[in-house]
Amino acid sequence: MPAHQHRHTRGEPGIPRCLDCGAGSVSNAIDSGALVNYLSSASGPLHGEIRVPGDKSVSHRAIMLASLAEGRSQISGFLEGEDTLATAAAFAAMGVRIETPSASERIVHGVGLHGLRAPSHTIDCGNAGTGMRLLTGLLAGQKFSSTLSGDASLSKRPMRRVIEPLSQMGACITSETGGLPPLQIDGGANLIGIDYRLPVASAQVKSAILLAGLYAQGETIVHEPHPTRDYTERMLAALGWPIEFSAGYARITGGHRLRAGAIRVPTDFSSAAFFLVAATLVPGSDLLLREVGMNPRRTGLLAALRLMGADIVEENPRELGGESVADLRVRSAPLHGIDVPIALVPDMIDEFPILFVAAAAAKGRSVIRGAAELRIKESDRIAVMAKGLRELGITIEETPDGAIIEGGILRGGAVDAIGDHRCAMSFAVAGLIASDVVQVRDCANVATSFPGFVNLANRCGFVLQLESA
Ligand SMILES: O=C(O)C1=C[C@@H](OP(=O)(O)O)[C@@H](O)[C@H](O)C1
Ligand SMILES: C=C(OP(=O)(O)O)C(=O)O
Repeated sequence: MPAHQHRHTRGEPGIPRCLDCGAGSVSNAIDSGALVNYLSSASGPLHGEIRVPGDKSVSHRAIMLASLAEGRSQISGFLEGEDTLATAAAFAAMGVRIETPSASERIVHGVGLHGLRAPSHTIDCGNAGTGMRLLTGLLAGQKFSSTLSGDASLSKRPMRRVIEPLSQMGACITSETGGLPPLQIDGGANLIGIDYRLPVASAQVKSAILLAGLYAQGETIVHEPHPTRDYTERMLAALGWPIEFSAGYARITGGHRLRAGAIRVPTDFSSAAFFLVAATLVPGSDLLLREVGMNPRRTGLLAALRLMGADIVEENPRELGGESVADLRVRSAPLHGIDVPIALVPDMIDEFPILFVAAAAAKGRSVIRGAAELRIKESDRIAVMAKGLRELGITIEETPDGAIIEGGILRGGAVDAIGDHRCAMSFAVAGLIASDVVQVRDCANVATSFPGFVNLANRCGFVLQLESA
């Protein structure tokens, strides 16, 4: 099927989706089956100027904190992806009025810290680990009880990492065996602050604790083994909540108020990542990515690609709504393998699937270590990428916390993204430099983080088509 025709499907959470124009524009969507494949073929040089959609992490937090603020907040640059739409639907179900003046804007009529109402049904977080873990913290502080569920992938993801610290704060949360969703969160707990050392670097766990801390008596302190993205801390500060934070540390006290305000969401570095690698790998490419979010806790891939020999220039660096952004100019360049520095891992945790593709196309060996968290994302990303790239002729050894990848020539073939959005887009990039067409199976979940990916990719020269499964 040609990529310019719009393809509608229905995914796991039952939210209609459109792979081409974004999930918000699909109220009349037809359910044509959950499985969608990509066909990706060798392309000529990639050219042009593009702007990727809004940041997923910031969009989740913007809806949550604007809902708890007092008064009307205006969110611009909002990501209209399925993950963040599920979060918006959760707050609507708890009585928050959210208007949609345009696809990338939301007006949130905040109800104040204690103004949420009990939802009449289970809250469906869809595919979103961020949505579920942050909501667990926030709901632990409510007077009412609630239940959170997710799709098949989210139902396998570990929630003990949030249940444990929240229980120490006094929350009462019941899970399925093994700490898996659905989660039942009892209302009416009197939370007390804790001083918690995270066993793994996780912005989601840190944020869940801080959101519970808004409702807790006394002070809540989080220490991280490695600094992670600090959007929750920055947004709390911007909306007037007293907070002290630095790399790897955050401290708040409960019982203050959030002021409504304007929240500008930067574009998502994680979405830009696919284009950074694609333009690096396809000879003759020269692509400009406008206004990319450059929070240093997100740009580890840029450092890794530069170590591999990539030619990526930051133009016009500036501040926008309290976040650093820059235009990124990428010209193709030959890559060589590297040992990815472990210190970069948390700053590029979502970029490993596309880094696997860069390493597969590089000269020589790349080694990834210290990234065991990849095994518990939307899929086991080490296993999925290793299997797929082997299918395309690359030699990869999996290790418990990473992989050893021998760069080589990619051939065509069929690979399975098993519903993981980042693996799907990464394999689509692999197809651009493969000797024959690459069929990528099970790509519908790209709409969770990057609605419009296929159209944008085709606009700058990808040869990428949708195929119904
Ligand atoms: O806080 C966030 O918005 C996120 C944190 C990361 O997860 P972990 O906290 O599990 O590392 C990341 O993988 C996810 O895509 C978004
Ligand atoms: C891991 C991811 O997100 P989440 O944990 O929110 O599902 C991701 O987007 O790569």
